[in-house]
Amino acid sequence: MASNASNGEHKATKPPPTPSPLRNSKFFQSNMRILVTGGAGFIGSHLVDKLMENEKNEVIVADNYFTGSKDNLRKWNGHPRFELIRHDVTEPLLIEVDQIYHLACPASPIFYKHNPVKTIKTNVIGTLNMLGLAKRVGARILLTSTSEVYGDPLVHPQPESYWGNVNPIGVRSCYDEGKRVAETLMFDYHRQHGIEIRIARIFNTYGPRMNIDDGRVVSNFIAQALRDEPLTVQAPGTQTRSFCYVSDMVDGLIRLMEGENTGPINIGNPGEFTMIELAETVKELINPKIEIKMVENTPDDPRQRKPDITNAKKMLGWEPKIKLRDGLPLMEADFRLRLGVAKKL
Ligand SMILES: NC(=O)c1ccc[n+]([C@@H]2O[C@H](COP(=O)([O-])OP(=O)(O)OC[C@H]3O[C@@H](n4cnc5c(N)ncnc54)[C@H](O)[C@@H]3O)[C@@H](O)[C@H]2O)c1
Ligand SMILES: O=c1ccn([C@@H]2O[C@H](COP(=O)(O)OP(=O)(O)O[C@H]3OC[C@@H](O)[C@H](O)[C@H]3O)[C@@H](O)[C@H]2O)c(=O)[nH]1
Repeated sequence: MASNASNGEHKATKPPPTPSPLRNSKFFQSNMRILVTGGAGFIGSHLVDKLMENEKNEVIVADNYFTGSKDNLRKWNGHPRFELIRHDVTEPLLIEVDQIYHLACPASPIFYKHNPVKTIKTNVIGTLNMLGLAKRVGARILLTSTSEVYGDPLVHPQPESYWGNVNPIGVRSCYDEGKRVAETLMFDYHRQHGIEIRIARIFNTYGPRMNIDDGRVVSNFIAQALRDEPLTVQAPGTQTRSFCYVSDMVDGLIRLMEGENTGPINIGNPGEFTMIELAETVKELINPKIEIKMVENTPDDPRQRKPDITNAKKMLGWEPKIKLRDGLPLMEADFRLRLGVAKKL
């Protein structure tokens, strides 16, 4: 059947598997049961907060706590509509759910490169397991893919129709090639088994609850500025990224899950900054006395990255609201609390 990658509408060859009979029950209105894999992590825990606001939702988190923490979910501990399971997605999970937000995967380069074989297993076997679950129970599944599928992009900004420029044997491949295979699996299950899929290509996201020593650039710079340490710009510093505040990201993910388009759809903030500009902004806003230091970079670092969000605007009615200059102080406040560094008056 027809498939149109540019407008996010892909037709399955089979009808979707039937959901639980309770969904259509006339006498018992069940809650929507939602699984969030990786829900103890940065984006996942914000997503859980938003999903829990809806009293019709029951949220189950499955996480192995590699980069996430129970602390991120402590406010939901003991809540009757919330459940937290220590589970590694490389193992099958047998539960009954209606929707799956599949986020489980380390996202910061220092963590995903730490155990690359585990990272690729998480992306490939983990996604297979979650698709198997979706197939068994007739659930809709959303994968958080990444802008890294575009590799070191030769097209700028990146539309979803761009196939990317990825090194298949580099040190980042466990993550970027892993996510590319995960996208392939999603579409194969969709075409072959009729599974309802959604794919978000997430661009760099920042906000409260990022691990303080996460290693990603925004968390590094804010922690360094608060600790009076030099901001470490990795050479050449002219490489660009586009930073999306986490509440905007969560809004985009929920719209994608609830809408009619499979994606892949870019979700990110098109405001583009060089790493030198980012360091200068953090310095100006948080600690004007701080030094900016150039340090060595890591292999295959993408030189430019900026989402084309035409599809997200058109299909999801979504665009980001929070500018970098407004989001950084919100993250600073959270880091000050966690680091115990008060603001000087
Ligand atoms: N934050 C970003 O800028 C960004 C950009 C693109 C894509 N993404 C994607 O979004 C998702 C969430 O990213 P994040 O920034 O919140 O990262 P994160 O590292 O804070 O969260 C990932 C979560 O997944 C869990 N996890 C890892 N491996 C697992 C496994 N095998 N089984 C079960 N749980 C596992 C971790 O413990 C953690 O709680 C990831 O899939 C990531 O690839 C994030
Ligand atoms: O201290 C630092 C850390 C990083 N950087 C630079 O900042 C840029 C961004 O690096 P990050 O580690 O934050 O993130 P990257 O953009 O490389 O990867 C991210 O991309 C999208 C997601 O899938 C993941 O969250 C992550 O892989 C890179 O150019 C890096 O060289 C610094 O200049 N200084």
